[in-house]
Amino acid sequence: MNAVAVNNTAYIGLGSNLGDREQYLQKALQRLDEHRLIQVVRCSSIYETEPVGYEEQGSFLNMAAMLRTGLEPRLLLEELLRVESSLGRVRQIRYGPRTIDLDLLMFEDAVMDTGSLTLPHPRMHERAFVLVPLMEIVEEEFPGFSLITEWAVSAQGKEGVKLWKQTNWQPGSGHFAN
Ligand SMILES: Nc1ncnc2c1ncn2[C@@H]1O[C@H](COP(=O)(O)OP(=O)(O)OP(=O)(O)O)[C@@H](O)[C@H]1O
Ligand SMILES: Nc1nc2c(c(=O)[nH]1)N=C(CO)CN2
Repeated sequence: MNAVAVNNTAYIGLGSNLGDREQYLQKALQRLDEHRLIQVVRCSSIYETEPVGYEEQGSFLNMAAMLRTGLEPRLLLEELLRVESSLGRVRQIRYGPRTIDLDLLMFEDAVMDTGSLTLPHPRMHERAFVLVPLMEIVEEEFPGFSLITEWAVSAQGKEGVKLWKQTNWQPGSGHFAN
């Protein structure tokens, strides 16, 4: 059998503020990595962040991950939504509490707005809880690198994002090493 090409780069944002938050982040990455057309290549540290948008809820753990994938953007989003549901995500309050939230931030140099998928993610540029972890892992060669750097500068000084834990993702193993 020919090897499947898994060679587009995408960045995702992960967030959790219900239950065992770290476990939800870890499980989501593991489930994505189990897909034959997705490899989780690199992960940021985990940050504890104050809730933005809807403030009457517990603090989040947020992180970002770099994927290589053979899926096109729409199918990758479907996979993110599938993993969210498999981890008990229920949509109730907009911007409200969730076991796991997976956002597709950027996919190569794709710019699109189809109603069900907008790229780059339309609110990432104003969210320090997205930009701080993303800046840790984005590759300089990535098409969106200079844009992300520009956004991160404008988000500087936004409060409520604290380093919570450094991670040690082992590509191919599906988990963090201790
Ligand atoms: N880049 C994207 N990443 C994730 N979802 C997206 C994207 N663009 C559009 N969507 C759509 O947004 C819908 C709602 O997403 P979700 O419920 O996660 O929103 P939210 O987490 O409450 O708010 P936010 O989108 O601001 O993070 C998804 O079903 C999806 O179709
Ligand atoms: N700190 C923080 N706040 C949020 C988050 C999140 O992941 N972290 N996600 C939201 C909906 O996408 C709304 N508010």
